Amino acid sequence: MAIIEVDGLVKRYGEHPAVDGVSFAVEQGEIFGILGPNGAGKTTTVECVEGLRVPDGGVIRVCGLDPQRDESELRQLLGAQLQESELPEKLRVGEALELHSSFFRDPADWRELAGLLGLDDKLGTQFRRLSGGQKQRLSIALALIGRPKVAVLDELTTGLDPQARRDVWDLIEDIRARGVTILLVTHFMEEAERLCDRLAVIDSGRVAALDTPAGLVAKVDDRQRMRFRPSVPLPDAVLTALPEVTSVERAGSQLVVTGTGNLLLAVTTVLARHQVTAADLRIEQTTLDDAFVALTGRPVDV
Ligand SMILES: Nc1ncnc2c1ncn2[C@@H]1O[C@H](COP(=O)(O)OP(=O)(O)OP(=O)(O)O)[C@@H](O)[C@H]1O
Repeated sequence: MAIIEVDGLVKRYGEHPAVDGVSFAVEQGEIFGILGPNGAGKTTTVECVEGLRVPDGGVIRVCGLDPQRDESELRQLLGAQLQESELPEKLRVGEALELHSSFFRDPADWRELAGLLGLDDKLGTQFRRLSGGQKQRLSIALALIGRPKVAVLDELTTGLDPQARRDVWDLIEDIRARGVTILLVTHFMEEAERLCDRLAVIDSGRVAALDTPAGLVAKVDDRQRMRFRPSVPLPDAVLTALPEVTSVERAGSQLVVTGTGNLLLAVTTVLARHQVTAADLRIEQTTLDDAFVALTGRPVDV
């Protein structure tokens, strides 16, 4: 069952349509990603879902509620990350958690949540003294404090170092395992690939593609390339006879075999049959980055 439904969403700033007919549905328990270049309309879309912006057209339902009409009811079911600027510098971590838990009918135990997010030894620390990763974890804790059914996380790991970023990803997977549906806005391909069950690629206010990360890649190009040095010379025809192989090229002593389907199995089987071993074997596949460029015509901005 869809827990978030967005149908034909339009949002204009003046004459400019920032979101121009966006539709998608997020199933309960999914991590659904919104990926797109700067200014594509990602934040505007999720702010309409959160009820923070009034759409100019289209229909949104979150847990069956209209974010505008049923705003106070939705606030109990939807957790949103606060922006850094929304927290007073001198507020201590424990105070922030306690204060925010008072906004909800059935809040999580904020001390337990602080433990889950690795903030239990920071409860007395002022917000301004936290590292980037700790601030990010606090903003996730605040998004979860009301035991939401849906959490909206925007630019979750921007500005974090690679280790802190991976820690936050582990955390998001834990949160999903607890049954929370997650709508995630991201710039990072690795994050999208690692976390998201499905992704909507948004470009110029429209959905350019919507699929699983692997499905997006396959849509663009499912070719793979194998490079290796055969232990003994091998006639090209042995490989080109395979239905999986589309071309064989030579680069010095290396063979470069391009193909589709289960290319690796087909090629290694035929090599074994000819008692040929493959040294320095490398496999190259289309990545989500490649798919993004093909879909939007530009590389993702970092
Ligand atoms: N309050 C506003 N008033 C006028 N224009 C706005 C406003 N907010 C956003 N825009 C414009 O709407 C478009 C979409 O912005 P939005 O922030 O939704 O994009 P985004 O995909 O989230 O971008 P980014 O990744 O840079 O955050 C951009 O052209 C932006 O300049």
